[in-house]
Amino acid sequence: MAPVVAGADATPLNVDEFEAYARTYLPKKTLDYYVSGADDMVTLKENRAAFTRLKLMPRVLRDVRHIDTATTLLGQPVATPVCIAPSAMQRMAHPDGELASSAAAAAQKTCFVLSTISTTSIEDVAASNGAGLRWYQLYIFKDRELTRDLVVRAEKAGYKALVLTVDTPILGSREADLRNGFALPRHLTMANFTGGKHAHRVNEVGLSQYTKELFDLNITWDDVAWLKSITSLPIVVKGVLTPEDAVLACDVGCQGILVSNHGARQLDTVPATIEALPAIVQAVAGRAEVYLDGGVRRGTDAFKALALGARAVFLGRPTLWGLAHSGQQGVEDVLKMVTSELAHAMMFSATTSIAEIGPNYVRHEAYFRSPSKL
Ligand SMILES: Cc1cc2nc3c(=O)[nH]c(=O)nc-3n(C[C@H](O)[C@H](O)[C@H](O)COP(=O)(O)O)c2cc1C
Ligand SMILES: CC(C)CC(=O)C(=O)O
Repeated sequence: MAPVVAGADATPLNVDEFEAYARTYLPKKTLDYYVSGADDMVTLKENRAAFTRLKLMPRVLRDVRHIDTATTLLGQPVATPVCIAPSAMQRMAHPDGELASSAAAAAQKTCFVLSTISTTSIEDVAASNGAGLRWYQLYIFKDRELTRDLVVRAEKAGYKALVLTVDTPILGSREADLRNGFALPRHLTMANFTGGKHAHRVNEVGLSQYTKELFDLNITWDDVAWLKSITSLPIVVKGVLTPEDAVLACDVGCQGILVSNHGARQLDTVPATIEALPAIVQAVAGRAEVYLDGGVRRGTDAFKALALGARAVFLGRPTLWGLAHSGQQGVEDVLKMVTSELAHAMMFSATTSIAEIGPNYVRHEAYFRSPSKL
């Protein structure tokens, strides 16, 4: 019998099949920008492999008729802890870009994080996201007035938190992009900066040069304090990988910590986020909410992150693959798939609410080799 394989027009059944579709469909420069990690992409592989090294430890014989994936993020209700991470320049994946992904998040009652480097403006995304939960991802520019202006716009447009990305003083070295001379295609704009002095530069000089020119190398915890002084929005710090920095983030008053290695696109050979998570959760000790992104492709990955103390997980590339496949519908399908896989993992593990998913439900594979030593 012929093997069953998903062809280009088969409906994807999982995130990997969405990715396979995107790989055949997207122009090479766009695909390379989306898929790449930094340098040798060691961490890119690790983000996936580390999930595989964790084994689930399901309980049985409890009532699993009602599985509830609902939770809250900084006090705001969501139907699922599977959310959308900020990713730049989404109109390269589909003409509707960020409008489609933010509308998909609203339809699935989850959180959408808009990138500063978006191809749709803060205000237009707010309109398409409507009553949905939206957060705004911020890069601090050398030009602090420009930065302040972005914060004010996000506040006015109903974003409920600022996600401050702290792992990007410069752009990581993604070698395919260097080879391709990757830049934002000319028909698209950096929608938050049109008309101003920075308009269109990224089409001309490419991302790496753009970040070199505009991002500030001198960003410290004092700038987080400055940010707090100019906004009443809660601040989530994105890109923390050590317990030491997690504690500093709490000390300066951040309400959320997103454990992230930027999808392995910045410093290569840092640990997988799922391996960095437990020490951070322990150090934070409930002073802030802790979230995770990086390599989440299945509901079982989400379950493992929740078990180890994450309050929610954020998908980066998977929603880009959904977007490339079929716009808003594709993004919704990705969110639904991973959420439904999470609900299955909960049912199989006899955990009916998010709060019940604790550390007893996972064990590192090393345990099974020498249980007595662990
Ligand atoms: C194409 C692409 C663009 C990204 N752009 C941003 C960005 O503008 N700001 C940011 O904080 N993170 C950005 N990220 C990182 C994501 O927010 C997230 O940390 C990462 O993609 C999660 O890993 P995953 O792709 O394995 O799910 C980007 C990631 C990708 C793949
Ligand atoms: C302009 C960039 C910093 C966008 C980004 O975060 C990325 O490409 O990973």
